Amino acid sequence: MTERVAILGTGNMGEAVLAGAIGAGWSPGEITATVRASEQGRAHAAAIRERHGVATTTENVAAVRDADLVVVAVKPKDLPGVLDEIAPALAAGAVVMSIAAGITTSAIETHLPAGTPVVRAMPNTPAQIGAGITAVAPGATADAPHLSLVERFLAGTGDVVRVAEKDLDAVTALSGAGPAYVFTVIDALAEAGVHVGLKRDIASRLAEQTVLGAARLAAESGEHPAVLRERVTSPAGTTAAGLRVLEDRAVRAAFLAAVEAARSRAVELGG
Ligand SMILES: NC(=O)C1=CN([C@@H]2O[C@H](COP(=O)(O)OP(=O)(O)OC[C@H]3O[C@@H](n4cnc5c(N)ncnc54)[C@H](OP(=O)(O)O)[C@@H]3O)[C@@H](O)[C@H]2O)C=CC1
Ligand SMILES: O=C(O)[C@@H]1CCC=N1
Repeated sequence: MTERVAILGTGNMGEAVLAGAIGAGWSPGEITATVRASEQGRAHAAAIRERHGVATTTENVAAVRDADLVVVAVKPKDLPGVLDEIAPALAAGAVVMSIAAGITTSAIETHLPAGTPVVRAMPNTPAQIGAGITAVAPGATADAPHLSLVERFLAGTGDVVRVAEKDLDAVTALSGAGPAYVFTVIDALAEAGVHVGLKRDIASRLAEQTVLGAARLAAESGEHPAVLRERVTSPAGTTAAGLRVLEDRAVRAAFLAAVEAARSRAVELGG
């Protein structure tokens, strides 16, 4: 059976999820992507069609009429309006998946016909190249087949984990926002390399591959990151000198505070 998907609001994250799904073999002919009805939105729609071969429209209502899965990927502030707009047009049995930070499934359900299965998901932008991680949590009336449809759609975007909905704000703060923390680290490392005399292109390549390689080693070796760190750190060596500075500048505490602040903001966005 062919399942049809509507992606409402094809911005940064909507397009990343779209690219991941198509990269994994989901047919462009099964997907409709919507954009804001504005001059800028129409130009963006042409770019989406060009890049991914999917149908695009500014009409959310038309896009959802025959959709089995409706992926709502607008900003949290725009979510209630879009849900109210599409509610009367949803096909019977359609699953609504929201990726909005903070907004609970129960809040979403109040805008939809009673019994509409809702799944909340928190992806991240590496979804675009199939290297993301998404956490999913079902709403009150979403059951196994609904979760399974969502997971099949997300499979091409990378790893998918199920969590309790109460944990989704913490997930948002860690892996949803996390790529931004890591891009900051890559940028800072590359710039530091330039400061100690490396050419910029070499410094960027060293920084990127170091983060990629360290992440793969942590994921694939089965070793705790602390053990892997010890293996880099020779007694009284260069790494120990560098780590000493990170400890003096409270970098670990800064990550803790950053994730706590992001989680608090997710809670605020949920109102
Ligand atoms: N960016 C990320 O890394 C992540 C984001 N998220 C969540 O994803 C959602 C989208 O975020 P992000 O992609 O960054 O935001 P973007 O602003 O890039 O994308 C949202 C898109 O939706 C469009 N839009 C707004 N209203 C409508 C409408 N009524 N009909 C059709 N399209 C509409 C916007 O157009 P316009 O610009 O004209 O308003 C924009 O193109 C948010 O809820 C966020 O919390 C979740 C995980 C990670
Ligand atoms: O910044 C945000 O609110 C969104 C959610 C997670 C990543 N970007």
